[in-house]
Amino acid sequence: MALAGGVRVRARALLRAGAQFRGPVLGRPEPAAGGGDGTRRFANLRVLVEPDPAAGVAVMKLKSPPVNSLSLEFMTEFLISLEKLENDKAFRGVVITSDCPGVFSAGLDLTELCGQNPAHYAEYWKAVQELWLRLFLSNMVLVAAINGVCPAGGCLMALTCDVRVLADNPKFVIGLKETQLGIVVPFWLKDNLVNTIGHRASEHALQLGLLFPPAEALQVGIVDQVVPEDQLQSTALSVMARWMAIPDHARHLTKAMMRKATADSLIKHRDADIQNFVNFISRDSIQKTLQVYLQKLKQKKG
Ligand SMILES: CCC/C=C/C(=O)SCCNC(=O)CCNC(=O)[C@H](O)C(C)(C)COP(=O)([O-])OP(=O)([O-])OC[C@H]1O[C@@H](n2cnc3c(N)ncnc32)[C@H](O)[C@@H]1OP(=O)([O-])[O-]
Repeated sequence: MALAGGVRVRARALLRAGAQFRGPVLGRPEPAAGGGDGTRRFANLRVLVEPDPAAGVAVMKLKSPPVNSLSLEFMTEFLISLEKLENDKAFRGVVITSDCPGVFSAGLDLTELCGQNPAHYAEYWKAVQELWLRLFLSNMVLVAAINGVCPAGGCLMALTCDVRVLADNPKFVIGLKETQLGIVVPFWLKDNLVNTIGHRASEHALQLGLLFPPAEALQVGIVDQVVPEDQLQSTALSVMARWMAIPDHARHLTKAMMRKATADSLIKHRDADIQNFVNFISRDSIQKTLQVYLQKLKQKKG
C-alpha cells in the first residue's frame, strides 16, 4: 500500500528539505559506524532502524524525545522508514520499540490538536489514519516491544502489531484513555480493540478510558506477554523467530483475510471520518479541555 496523497507530499517535502537520513539507506548498504560487521543501521531524525538482514528482521526504535508523541513529522518519518523495509525483500519482520526511557509513545501530539485551523486538523487526522492503516495492513510480522507507558495513540500503534510484549514495570500502563481527555476513539480503533480483547472488555476499557498496568494488561489480553524489563528485547526477537518460521505467503494472506473488513470500514469512510474529527476537535469545549490538559502537563515540571 503506497502512502496516501497528503502524507506522500509531506514526505517528499521532508526529503526535499533534506530530511536527513543520517545513515545509509536500505538498498545502499554500508557498515554501521564503527561496526564493520555488515549490519545496515539507518536513521532519520525521529526513528532509528537497526536492520538484521540475515534474520530478515529490523528493530525500529522510536526516538522523538521527550515522549515520542505522534507529530506529523514523526508519523511521516516513521512511515518512510516502514516503507523502506517493506520494499526490501530482505525484511519480513519488524520489532517496534522506544528509544525514549520510560515512554513507548505519549500518543497524539497535543500541540497538533490545540489552537490550529481546520485544514491542519484534517491533514493531521489523515496522517493518523494512514499510520494506522499502514501498520494494520503491513505484510510484515510486527512485534511491539513495549518498554514504557503506552497511552492512547501509543496504544494505537501497539494494537496494530501482531504481538505485543510488555516490560514488567508498574509504571508502564497501556490503554485507550481518550474519554479521560474528553475525546472519543474513532470507530476503526474501537474495532481494533474489540478484535483484540472482545466486546465487553472493550466497552469498559473505552468508556472508562482505562490504562492497564502489566498484570491487568495481560489478563484482559491487550498484551500477549509480560516479561522482566531486561528480557524484553530477547523475548520480542524469539517471538519474532517463531512467527518467521511460518511460510510468509500463507501467513500474510491469512493476516489480510483476518483484518480486511476492519480496514475496509475505514478506507470506505475516510473522508467522513476526517470531517467528523475536524468538527469534533474544533469545538470550543474540546479545545478548552485539551488546552487545560496540555498546560497541566507542562506545569508538572515547574
Ligand atoms: C487516535 C485516537 C485518539 C488518540 C488520542 C491521543 O493520543 S491524545 C494524547 C493522549 N496522551 C496522553 O494523555 C499522555 C500525556 N502525557 C503523559 O501522560 C506524560 O507525558 C507521560 C506519562 C507520557 C510521560 O511522562 P514524563 O514525566 O516522562 O514526561 P512529562 O509529562 O514531563 O512530559 C514531557 C514533555 O512532553 C510533553 N508532552 C507529553 N505528552 C504529550 C503529548 N501527548 N503531546 C504533546 N506533548 C506532550 C509535556 O508537555 C512536556 O513538555 P515540556 O514541559 O517539556 O515542554
